Amino acid sequence: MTSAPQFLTSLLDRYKDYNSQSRPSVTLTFAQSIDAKIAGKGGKQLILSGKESMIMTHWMRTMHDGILVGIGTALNDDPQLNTRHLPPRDPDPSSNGHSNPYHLPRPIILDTDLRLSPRCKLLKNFSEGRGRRPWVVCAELAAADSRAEWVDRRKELETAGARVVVLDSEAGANGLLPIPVILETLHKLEIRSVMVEGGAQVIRSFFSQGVTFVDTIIVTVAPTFVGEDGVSYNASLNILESGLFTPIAFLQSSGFKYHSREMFGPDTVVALCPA
Ligand SMILES: NC(=O)C1=CN([C@@H]2O[C@H](COP(=O)(O)OP(=O)(O)OC[C@H]3O[C@@H](n4cnc5c(N)ncnc54)[C@H](O)[C@@H]3O)[C@@H](O)[C@H]2O)C=CC1
Ligand SMILES: Nc1nc(O)c(N)c(N[C@@H]2O[C@H](COP(=O)(O)O)[C@@H](O)[C@H]2O)n1
Repeated sequence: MTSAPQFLTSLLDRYKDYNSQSRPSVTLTFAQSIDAKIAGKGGKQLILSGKESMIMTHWMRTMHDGILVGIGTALNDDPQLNTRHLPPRDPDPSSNGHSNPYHLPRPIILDTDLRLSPRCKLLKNFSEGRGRRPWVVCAELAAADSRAEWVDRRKELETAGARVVVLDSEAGANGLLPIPVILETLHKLEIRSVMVEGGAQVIRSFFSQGVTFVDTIIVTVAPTFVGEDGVSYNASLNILESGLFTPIAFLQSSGFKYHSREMFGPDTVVALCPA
């Protein structure tokens, strides 16, 4: 495959018509088992996607300005969020035979309390010229007793290469940053499309907003069972007999309708759009 699959272009090309929105276009995407688990016991990272659907996901990455994950995922998985599974591109004739890199999305981490490690792969890749500068999104910390520590952590992250984006809003009592403010802020920073890759809490947050802040859902369903100990993005899905169709029905009941599906190797990739 030397260009993005038609399955993706037919879904995401419509974002070009959304220029009048005051928020980026949002694709919520993740990989799950048949029993709707996105990670193993205790949050153990699982490679659920097979080779073909993983390549599809990396094509999807090239089609967005930003790629957003929660700090839970950043700490647990230490992701790279790049396009390394794609085939090398033909050299650009005007570049003296040098390779023609794919568009890399901007890594964006929702990190209320600035817990990201300055030694994470995202910052390492950036400092070695192999990745874009990560943005760490947080809220201004109000409590005076922990402020000095927060300022130190901010300095440490900035020294390591991160851009710390402080929202003009406080985190909720649950420690979560408000999705509307996050999206509005990213839009002001010229992010016109964002791929939200998880994890569980971030997926739940975006779902809880219904169709207001999500334009497309793309779920890779791998033909495997993880079991009840696994991490689910919705607790009510912890019913093994629910099989493949209950998660999709759940998504439909939250305001989305089935759009299309395609097999990538052994995995079924299902797309939903607002009803
Ligand atoms: N199969 C898949 O496609 C994926 C699986 N994962 C898995 O998900 C697990 C991590 O998930 P979680 O622990 O739930 O962490 P998470 O990645 O959802 O991050 C949650 C944290 O982000 C911060 N945050 C700030 N604002 C937020 C908001 N509005 N909404 C949600 N979070 C906000 C909070 O500190 C919160 O505790 C890992 O086991 C990882 O392997 C993660 C991504 C994709
Ligand atoms: N598409 C997909 N399939 C899986 O099986 C996964 N576990 C994930 N996880 C997401 O991808 C991140 C890892 O990215 P890198 O390989 O390091 O570039 C991980 O943190 C999750 O966000 N995705």
